[in-house]
Amino acid sequence: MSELIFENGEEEKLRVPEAEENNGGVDKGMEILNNPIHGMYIPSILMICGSIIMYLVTSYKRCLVFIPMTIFIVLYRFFLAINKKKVNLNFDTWSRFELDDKFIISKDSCIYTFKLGSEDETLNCPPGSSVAIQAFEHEETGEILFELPKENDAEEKEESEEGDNAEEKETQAPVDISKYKEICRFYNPISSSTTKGTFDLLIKSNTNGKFSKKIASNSYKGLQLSFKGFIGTYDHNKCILDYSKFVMLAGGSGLTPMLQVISKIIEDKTKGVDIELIYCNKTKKDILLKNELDEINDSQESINVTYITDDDEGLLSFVDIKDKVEDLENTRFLICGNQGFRDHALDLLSKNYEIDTKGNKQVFVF
Ligand SMILES: Cc1cc2nc3c(=O)[nH]c(=O)nc-3n(C[C@H](O)[C@H](O)[C@H](O)COP(=O)(O)OP(=O)(O)OC[C@H]3O[C@@H](n4cnc5c(N)ncnc54)[C@H](O)[C@@H]3O)c2cc1C
Repeated sequence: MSELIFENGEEEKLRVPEAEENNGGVDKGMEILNNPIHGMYIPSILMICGSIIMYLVTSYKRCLVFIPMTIFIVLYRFFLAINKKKVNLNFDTWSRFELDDKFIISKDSCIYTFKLGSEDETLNCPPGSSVAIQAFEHEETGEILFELPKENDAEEKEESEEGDNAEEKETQAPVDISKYKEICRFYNPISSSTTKGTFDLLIKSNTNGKFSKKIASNSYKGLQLSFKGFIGTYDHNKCILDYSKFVMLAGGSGLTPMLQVISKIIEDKTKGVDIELIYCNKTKKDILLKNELDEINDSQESINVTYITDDDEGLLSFVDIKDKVEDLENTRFLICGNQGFRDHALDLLSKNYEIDTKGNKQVFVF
């Protein structure tokens, strides 16, 4: 059972405090140079003006050589910027991104904002796809680490501690990294795929959950996590061609892939697709991003949001679904939630409609 994880269950903006010691290895002085104004425009103008002034003062033509050099450097940085726009997230290597902010949205859920490599980059996660995050679990104690200490780090630490810190050294056992096994968890980014410089993950935490509990209780600005992606087989472009209506059945944090699809449809101003989102939760307080969903419901003619809560309406029933389906053949069902919710939703569809609930065709389970 989920318990209270964040003390303040109200929606609030939480500025995570700066980590005191660990800044995630990012040199803040260098970071400012990623901004084109500081890293390119200002230095270029200074170089060109300086060259001209030096030439005027000294009449020494060689001073002007800095002008073509500067133009070359500017063009080179433009080339790099164009090629860096999309983050090259792939499934072979881990990419490190640092936590920039977190925003508590309910008693157990938070939106975590991660910084991309530069302010120009975009994550470009396809709708319905997720990213994998790496962590390590100690096989005996169950301790979760987001990063294993490097063996060199341990040796260096030992050397630097010799002499003046002998007492502390005695109490610090070296970390045995062979006892940790890798674990991965998947999350669907909810920020627009074209958001520049950052991306958001909505993570629902559970007191029994290994990763989600650790991140809820142990996250600070500058925390670096390792990501791979993208994961998912949902083909949005095909889906909007083949079906004119999406009935989305989402439970709890299963809202996230639905938000991705809805955002894509709104962003692209997709015509000819109606969406019925049926969002199920235990209680009204558990409904995530209700204000945002209400706004979508009110502002988008083709998108309708219905809330179902166990304590008011009871579990999702076939009547709730049937009400939203006028033309079954042209309706695609998208389902996301925990195992119990998925099984319940699939059961309702397979028992009441003669449709294929296993072939990922008319019914898609994220
Ligand atoms: C493709 C994909 C996309 C996903 N996208 C998201 C997302 O965008 N946001 C998100 O929050 N999660 C998402 N999940 C779930 C997520 O990957 C983790 O499984 C979840 O955070 C629990 O991980 P954990 O290590 O904390 O729990 P585990 O240690 O793996 O679980 C321990 C126990 O706690 C229970 N538990 C853990 N978390 C919950 C919970 N939230 N509700 C009820 N019981 C729970 C489990 O059933 C289990 O019994 C996604 C999963 C998949 C496969």
